[in-house]
Amino acid sequence: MAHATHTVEKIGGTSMSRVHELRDTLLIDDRADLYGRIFVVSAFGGITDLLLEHKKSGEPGVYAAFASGEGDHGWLAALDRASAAMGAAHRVVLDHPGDLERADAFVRDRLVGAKNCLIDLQRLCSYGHFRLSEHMLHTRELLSGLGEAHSAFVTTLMLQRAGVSARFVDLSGWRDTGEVSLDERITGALAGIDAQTEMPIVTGYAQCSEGLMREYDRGYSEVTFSRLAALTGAHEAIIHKEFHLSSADPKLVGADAVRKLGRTNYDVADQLSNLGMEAIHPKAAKTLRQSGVPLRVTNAFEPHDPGTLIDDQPADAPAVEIVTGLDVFALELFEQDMVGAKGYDAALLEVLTRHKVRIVSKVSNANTITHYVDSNLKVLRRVEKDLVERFPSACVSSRAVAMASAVGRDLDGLAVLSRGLNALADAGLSAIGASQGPRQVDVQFIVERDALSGTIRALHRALVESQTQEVARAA
Ligand SMILES: Nc1ncnc2c1ncn2[C@@H]1O[C@H](COP(=O)(O)OP(=O)(O)O)[C@@H](O)[C@H]1O
Ligand SMILES: N[C@@H](CC(=O)OP(=O)(O)O)C(=O)O
Repeated sequence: MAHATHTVEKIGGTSMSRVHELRDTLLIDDRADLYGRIFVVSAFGGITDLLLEHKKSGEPGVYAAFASGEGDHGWLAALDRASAAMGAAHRVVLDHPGDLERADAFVRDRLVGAKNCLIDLQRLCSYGHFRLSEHMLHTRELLSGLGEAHSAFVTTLMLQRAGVSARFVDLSGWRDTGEVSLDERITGALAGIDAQTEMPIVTGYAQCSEGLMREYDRGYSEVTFSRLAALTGAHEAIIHKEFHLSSADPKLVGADAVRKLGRTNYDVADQLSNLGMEAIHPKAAKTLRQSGVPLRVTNAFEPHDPGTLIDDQPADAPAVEIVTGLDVFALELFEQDMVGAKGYDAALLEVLTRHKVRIVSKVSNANTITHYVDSNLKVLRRVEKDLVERFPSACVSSRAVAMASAVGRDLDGLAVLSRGLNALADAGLSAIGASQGPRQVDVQFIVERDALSGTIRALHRALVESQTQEVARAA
């Protein structure tokens, strides 16, 4: 595709479930510049959970049931549930009988194909030379791609029925034969497409020799989106979400209490990704930043609002921009003999890396190293076992806690740590721990899990809402 003045725009899963509400607003509207936009779409909300496992609860989907090897009934039933959910999702979006028939046929073809593939894989691995474990990543990728292929195909049908020259661009590699890199997959699929006269609807999942899910797991949509924006020389990359990028979760503190960020930078976006509130995946942010493509996060349902521009500029003035948080485990290694000894941290990192445990934050002192990790008890039991074997006289423990964080491009001079702790005390809450780095970008508060929501509300009230009121009074 020639480098033209076009945008690359991602629609996330939560918003995709309401894509029919976006047809006459975000997608078509009465805009003169109907074309000149490439859309990268995620699966309809909840579909990937059914194909893999639930992102929050971990409830098994097809992949998890298949990987558990608990017999065919589990994963076959999960596949039926996913098929039914896909049908339900596109019946909300489409109403023309011909489109519904094509969408049903698409789901049947893909899911029957996936079922046969998994049955063949089981048969292949019944021979000793083939190990199922060696094919699980490919299985995960194949299942994931079904969700994005479905939502992109359905969205294309919806737009074509409305008279738009929409084009289904399937990056999922379904029944593909070649080995291609991500860049080759993208450029090959877009070859011959003129975004100035057509509206490409591209699958957020892309099958490629790198294996996107090996490194990014379910963050693949952001990676495909950012790589496509960089490769095609987009003049802006836009992520459309259910809500504006707000000063806290609107569902938690109330839509009236939050405010749209309007402007922030990639440093803050990286902190948000680290805290599980994904404005954008750090790797995707890096791709856009390095290619000089500005990123905008907007509310899909307010298409005329410019949303929040994310670049790498510093703030005009110090301010707490967002309060968010997540459940973590405090993995603590206490060893009296640690004083003056080396190797504990390196060994800890080696074990955590080997068990693919994501580190959110860490603190240490003379004889204790505590990692705050985004993991689960099953994995942490294995980590603890390895650590005790490595350090027999150490005390190793995991504790379920939560981390709330106040984030901003510049927190200097705001006394966020002390004001935050006072806000918790005023709300009858207490922190198990708290820390702030010298870079003044975030302040982390460790609390009991059942106190996280109250903590975020208290911090948002004290550090954002009061700040907004002060600005209003000064105006
Ligand atoms: N700071 C925040 N700003 C906006 N939404 C947030 C924030 N923190 C959490 N959320 C939650 O994130 C949800 C959207 O998450 P996400 O899956 O990223 O949307 P999408 O699937 O549309 O990309 C919203 O429903 C909202 O409740
Ligand atoms: N659909 C996939 C990938 C994805 O990125 O979704 P979202 O854009 O809603 O985060 C998932 O649910 O994980």
